[in-house]
Amino acid sequence: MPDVLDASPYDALLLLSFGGPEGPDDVVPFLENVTRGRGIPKERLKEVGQHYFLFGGVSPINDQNRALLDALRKDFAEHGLDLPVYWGNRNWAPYLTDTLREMVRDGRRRILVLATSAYASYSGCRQYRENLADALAALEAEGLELPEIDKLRHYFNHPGFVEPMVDGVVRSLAELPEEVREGAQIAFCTHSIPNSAADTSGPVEEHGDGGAYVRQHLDVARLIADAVRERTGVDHPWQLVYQSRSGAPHIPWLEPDICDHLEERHAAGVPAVVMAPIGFVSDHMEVLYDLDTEATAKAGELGLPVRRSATVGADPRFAAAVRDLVLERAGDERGQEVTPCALGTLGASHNLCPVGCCPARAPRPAAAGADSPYA
Ligand SMILES: CC1=C(CCC(=O)O)c2cc3nc(cc4[nH]c(cc5[nH]c(cc1n2)c(C)c5CCC(=O)O)c(CCC(=O)O)c4C)C(CCC(=O)O)=C3C
Ligand SMILES: [Fe+2]
Repeated sequence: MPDVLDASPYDALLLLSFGGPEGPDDVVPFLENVTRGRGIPKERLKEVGQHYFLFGGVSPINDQNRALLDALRKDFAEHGLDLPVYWGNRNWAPYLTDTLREMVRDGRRRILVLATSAYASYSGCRQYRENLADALAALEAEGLELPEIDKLRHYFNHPGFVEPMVDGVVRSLAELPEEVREGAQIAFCTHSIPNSAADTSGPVEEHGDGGAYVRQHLDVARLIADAVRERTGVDHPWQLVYQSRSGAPHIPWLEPDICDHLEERHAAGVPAVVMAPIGFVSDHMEVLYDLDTEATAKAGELGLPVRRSATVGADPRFAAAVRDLVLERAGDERGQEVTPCALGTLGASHNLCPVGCCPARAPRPAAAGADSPYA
């Protein structure tokens, strides 16, 4: 028997994710959930609906979260961490409010949240905290006793998140035709967000303009590129590029877009590109459509060999990283000295989002942060 690990004061982990459609009839209601009150142009929505229909109306994201749940439960059991793991989504079943109600009925009082976004930003952090506040408000209205909720820190620079992606890039390079391999460049890809959202994505006094979102991605990109150089003995030039832009065209979002980038690299004589989706935790629709379908077709037109490297998904090293993050946070919560595990130059991210961190356009209550009305 392994030693028993102590997650106290926490009595449950909640995997909190985006959710996705599981059949053609789900696509439109799913997109309505995603875009409620967000001002995304109708044309863009129709287009994005087509991305899902191309895959039978099924996003892979729910199955990937089921696989991650299995991996977490297996890892916890094997290491003597007695902590039940639940799963709830922002935009599709199992909905967060239903999961949280089930957790309260199961007697869970101190809940730790793992969001499937590794980086700072409104979309990846505060929006999930708003979802938690909404769910708590719903349970309060039902007369249930509310649990205490904390959210795990951003884990972009945890080795269990970075190392599987290093393997992925090394593998993708090896899959390129030999004659273009050595000259290949790496395009680290992440979700574009409005420039204004990037600028305010982390504590402004700490990160300034450009924000935590871009700085965190640059740190991960550099870590992976360095590790790849060590593994392959080749220095592959790299860039951070963006994908999945939406919103009105006159509002500036982070650039360059991956498709424009491929065109520009090709024109500059680069013989091949590996697209490494470091902004995402699993190979969901943004990866399957925007990179594997759209960007890969663009590369085909150009005659530019490309490969897309794997996300962490349910890699056992990622599950182990989550265990480590849970124990780190639990120890900290018990007042113990803990040394947070983080690679790169930025250090471990804050445990508690400070007041006003990654703000929304219109302020709304957000749980699990210094400005939570439920603290
Ligand atoms: C930073 C970020 C992440 C990464 C962090 C995280 O993972 O949270 C992410 C993930 C995801 N985004 C996803 C899907 C969508 N995102 C949309 C819209 C938007 N995303 C934004 C940002 C992000 N998004 C933003 C600023 C918008 C504009 C509207 C708004 O301000 O909210 C739209 C609407 C249509 C469109 O415009 O594309 C859809 C359908 C899926 C599910 C994929 C699947 O089904 O497999 C996932 C994992
Ligand atoms: Fe998105």
